[in-house]
Amino acid sequence: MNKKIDVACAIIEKDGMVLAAQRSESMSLPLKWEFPGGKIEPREDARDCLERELMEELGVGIHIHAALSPSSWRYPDFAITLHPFVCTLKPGTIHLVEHKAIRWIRPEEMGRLDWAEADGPVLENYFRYLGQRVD
Ligand SMILES: Nc1nc2c([nH]c(=O)n2[C@@H]2O[C@H](COP(=O)(O)OP(=O)(O)OP(=O)(O)O)[C@@H](O)[C@H]2O)c(=O)[nH]1
Repeated sequence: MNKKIDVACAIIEKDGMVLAAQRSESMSLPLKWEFPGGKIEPREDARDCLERELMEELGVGIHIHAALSPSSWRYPDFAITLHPFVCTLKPGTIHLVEHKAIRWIRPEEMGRLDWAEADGPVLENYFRYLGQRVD
């Protein structure tokens, strides 16, 4: 049976923009855009995982404001459940450790990037959340 992974990912907001991160050539799903985050370790809480991954990948702390519904996707060689969280950054400077690039983009521009396939349902979920949110 193909492997199944659970991944926590951060939809980081700032001034009406959202942070998208591009995977590097050497990673799986090279050059695809994603929300930073990573695999949840056995017995690890998804929020703890996200804080750990963001510190490892971008060198920043986060505030987690909302959990969106998890969504699942089947790639040819593995199945994934993404656990998205809407976040903001704690003060600090982003350092790219693994990613090729990051971009701050407006939600309405997000569809233009070449996202990892599993992120399609996450984007839909996020747009639904934005539609319902009262700021
Ligand atoms: N962080 C993150 N990972 C995603 C997203 N969408 C998506 O399909 N993934 C996949 O989920 C996995 C995340 O695990 P990871 O970040 O710990 O993986 P990695 O590249 O170190 O994994 P690998 O070394 O096993 O390939 C990757 O295979 C990645 O391609 C997303 O929006 N954010």
